[in-house]
Amino acid sequence: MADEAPRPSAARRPAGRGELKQERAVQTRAQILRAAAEAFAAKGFPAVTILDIAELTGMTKGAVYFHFANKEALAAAVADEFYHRLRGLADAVTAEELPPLPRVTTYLTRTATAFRDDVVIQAGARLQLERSLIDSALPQPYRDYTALLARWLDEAARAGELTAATPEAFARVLVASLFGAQHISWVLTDRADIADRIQEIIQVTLPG
Ligand SMILES: CCC[C@@H]1OCC(CO)=C1C(=O)O
Repeated sequence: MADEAPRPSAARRPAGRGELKQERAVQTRAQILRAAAEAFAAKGFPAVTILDIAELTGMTKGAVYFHFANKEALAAAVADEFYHRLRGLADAVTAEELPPLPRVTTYLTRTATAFRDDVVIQAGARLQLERSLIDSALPQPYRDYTALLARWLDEAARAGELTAATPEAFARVLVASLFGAQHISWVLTDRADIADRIQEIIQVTLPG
């Protein structure tokens, strides 16, 4: 058999047409998702049309429908990405191996700035407010965020750092405070002062 160049390993082999096509589909879906988040955050679910999203992305309506069956499927996908990003913030804070109370305050602070800076977070919060208008199974709101804070606050309680209330009650108060503060900040300052508001919540509820 004539000497043949060794077959490149998969790691070195240039991407095939199928892989390039798949990568392009992933990128297109992400582009549509971001445009949907921008539209939902700015106009609200009821007012947004698939044409809006096509125009925001420069795609045809058909291209959008290829990835998402309807507007409800888009809302569900944006909501899922919203919770994925909240979990990602929590994972990053956990990786810093902070003591429990600094872990809680760091997570609250980063969540607040994500509300200010991340349109997917802004869209997720608004979609949950509009959930009764969306014929799609959105995740149950507040549950996971509250349970995570309660787990971390329970560590603080077991270390004797939390005496004012039970971890569960404290977690509910913090989630209500953060959710309320980001909503008030959105209405009054388009979330410009959300970071200051969350610092005030932390200073009042978790002093020292
Ligand atoms: C402040 C943490 C709560 C979080 O922020 C907005 C929102 C939307 O419902 C949330 C959720 O569902 O967990």
